[in-house]
Amino acid sequence: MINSIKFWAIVPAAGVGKRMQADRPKQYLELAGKTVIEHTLLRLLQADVFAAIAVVVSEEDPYWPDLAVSQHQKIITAPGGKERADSVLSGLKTIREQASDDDWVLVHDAARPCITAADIHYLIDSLVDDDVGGILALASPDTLKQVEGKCITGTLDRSHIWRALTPQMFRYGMLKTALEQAQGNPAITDDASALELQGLQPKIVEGRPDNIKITRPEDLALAQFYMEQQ
Ligand SMILES: Nc1ccn([C@@H]2O[C@H](COP(=O)(O)OP(=O)(O)OP(=O)(O)O)[C@@H](O)[C@H]2O)c(=O)n1
Ligand SMILES: C[C@](O)(CO)[C@H](O)COP(=O)(O)O
Repeated sequence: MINSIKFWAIVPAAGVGKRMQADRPKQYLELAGKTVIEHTLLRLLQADVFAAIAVVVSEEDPYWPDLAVSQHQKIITAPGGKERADSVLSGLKTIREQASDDDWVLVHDAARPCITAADIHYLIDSLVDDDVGGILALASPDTLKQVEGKCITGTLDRSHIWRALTPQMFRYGMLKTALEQAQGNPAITDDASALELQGLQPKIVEGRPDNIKITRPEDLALAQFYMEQQ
């Protein structure tokens, strides 16, 4: 039988970038000659696995239509939501006519421009036979403290704590149901947490430390450094 399962990418890009404190959302800041989001999308396109990439942007976004990549034949634009989870759900709804429930969706932050095609293939190869799916994640290089106010109340066992990265890879149907049922829950800061609320246990796949999220001003220089090393 021909395997008709497809891979889709959803790129939430409708955040305002409060912590970056720049004159525009951080995905439109310049990094090594392109905007952050152009790097991200060119890398997803380079992976050459996606049926389409749904980029979720704010409806008042003046920057997105000016980027040539917004017209790429594999790119579909979807309207942003209040929180990241709402934006991801909007991206899923935009591809609902073409996607089937068993198709895989990789959700990747627009703000993670150092993702590599190799990372994407490694995640897919690691999870394609899994029932639930999972995420790229990183172990902590530091000792982790539990704190109340400014007082340390404990030291966590690092073998049980991983940092969540993206892409996060789930079946279309499971992810859509999980995000719909989690709507309005502020604890849903990534896609895996919506599936966890359903009682599921997404897997972790070890990612790379250079797959950083541009969050604060100093992250741009760090991303540039990582890109030069890649
Ligand atoms: N309503 C939202 C909020 C966030 N995002 C996207 O989700 C990704 C990760 O979120 P984060 O780093 O928190 O981005 P911002 O919300 O823009 O940042 P901040 O929290 O500093 O405002 C980003 O690519 C961001 O554009 C989104 O699509 N829709
Ligand atoms: C999805 C994410 O990038 C995983 O680390 C993260 O949860 C985004 O949200 P935040 O605003 O940086 O908490």
